[in-house]
Amino acid sequence: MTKASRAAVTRLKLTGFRNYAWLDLTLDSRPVCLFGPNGAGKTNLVEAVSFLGPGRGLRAAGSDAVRQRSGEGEAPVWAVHAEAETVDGPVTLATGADPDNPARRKTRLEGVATTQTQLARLFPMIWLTPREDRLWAGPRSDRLRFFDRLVLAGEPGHGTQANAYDKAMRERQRLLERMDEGLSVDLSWLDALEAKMAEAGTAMARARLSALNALQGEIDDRPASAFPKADLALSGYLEGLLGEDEAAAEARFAERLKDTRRKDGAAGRALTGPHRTELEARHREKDQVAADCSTGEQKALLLGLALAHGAALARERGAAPVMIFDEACAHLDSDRREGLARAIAAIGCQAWLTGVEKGLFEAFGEGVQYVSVEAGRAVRG
Ligand SMILES: Nc1ncnc2c1ncn2[C@@H]1O[C@H](COP(=O)(O)OP(=O)(O)OP(=O)(O)O)[C@@H](O)[C@H]1O
Repeated sequence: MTKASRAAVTRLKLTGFRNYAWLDLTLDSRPVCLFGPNGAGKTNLVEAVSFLGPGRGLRAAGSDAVRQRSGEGEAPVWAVHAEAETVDGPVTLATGADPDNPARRKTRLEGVATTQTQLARLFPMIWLTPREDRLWAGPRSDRLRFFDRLVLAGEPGHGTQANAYDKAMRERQRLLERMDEGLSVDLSWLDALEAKMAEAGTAMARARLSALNALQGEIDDRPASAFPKADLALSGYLEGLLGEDEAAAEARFAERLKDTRRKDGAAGRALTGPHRTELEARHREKDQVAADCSTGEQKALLLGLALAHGAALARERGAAPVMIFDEACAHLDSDRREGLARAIAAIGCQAWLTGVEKGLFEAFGEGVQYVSVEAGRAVRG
């Protein structure tokens, strides 16, 4: 098998997905520019692509939400099927409603059930959508979720650690609430859950810090471009402890969890831990926190960050991630549109871009493939 230098979709088939009754699109591994009127189905199409990577896709939608609803009722099943190039060579990926439980999604690699970690390794993905426009000024948890997705694209095990941490945290909280109500709980089980949180949490913090260092290094080394440079920092209890010995940090976190049982039980949530970490960003040239920058500057910072991460991953992993930029071009001036086209070409990734008019992608020239989208139909052109 020939190893691909980029993860790419070479054929995409949809059945009963959002406003697509059926679609069969053959592509090559170059960037894909989707154009068509509002409501045509461009975002739905890139959402289908995002379902091929790890996680819940770019709208975090459940299986029921994406099943096609039409005048004639609901399609009984939905599916996204792809032929793809990956670091392991060509593969088939398929995801869709589990026939035994349509509210759940099932993903298969070469026809066999696969794991999130495997998907993250084979099909790393970065996306930016209009939902991220207010990321810097919005809730802390959205920034952390965004950053964790970046980490996952470079460290496939990050999602598994995060899930293990969340599961142990939820279970611990249940026990703490029982304690708070004066009910008896198994204290050795509580110790074990806190040990799991400390172990998974430390691994999460380590993965985040190493991703942050790689990303900041890439940003620092990049020549000046149309996108401003960001100075990034992670501020969190465990990330702060990791300057020390890792085992010591894990033990201290476990100790801290034990000490804060009563407080956490009363608060209804764990008050300390990697779920509370903050991603901080400053606009370097303006020496200003990202949240205080203009809307356009905030978006440009985010694009610069995504592009730097894509470039770092392509180099480190030997294959560029799939990069989705939903409605990015419409809000960029022509310099930045050219800068985006140049950066995507330099990363060598299969980027997916959407816009209402083909003209928005002029800067991309001949190096991309065009797909026209209209009323749930998409054709090359
Ligand atoms: N489950 C579903 N079944 C059928 N149609 C759906 C479903 N979910 C969304 N749609 C339809 O898909 C259309 C929206 O498509 P999409 O969000 O991809 O638009 P778009 O091409 O990105 O447009 P815009 O430029 O406005 O963002 C809407 O008409 C919406 O009603």
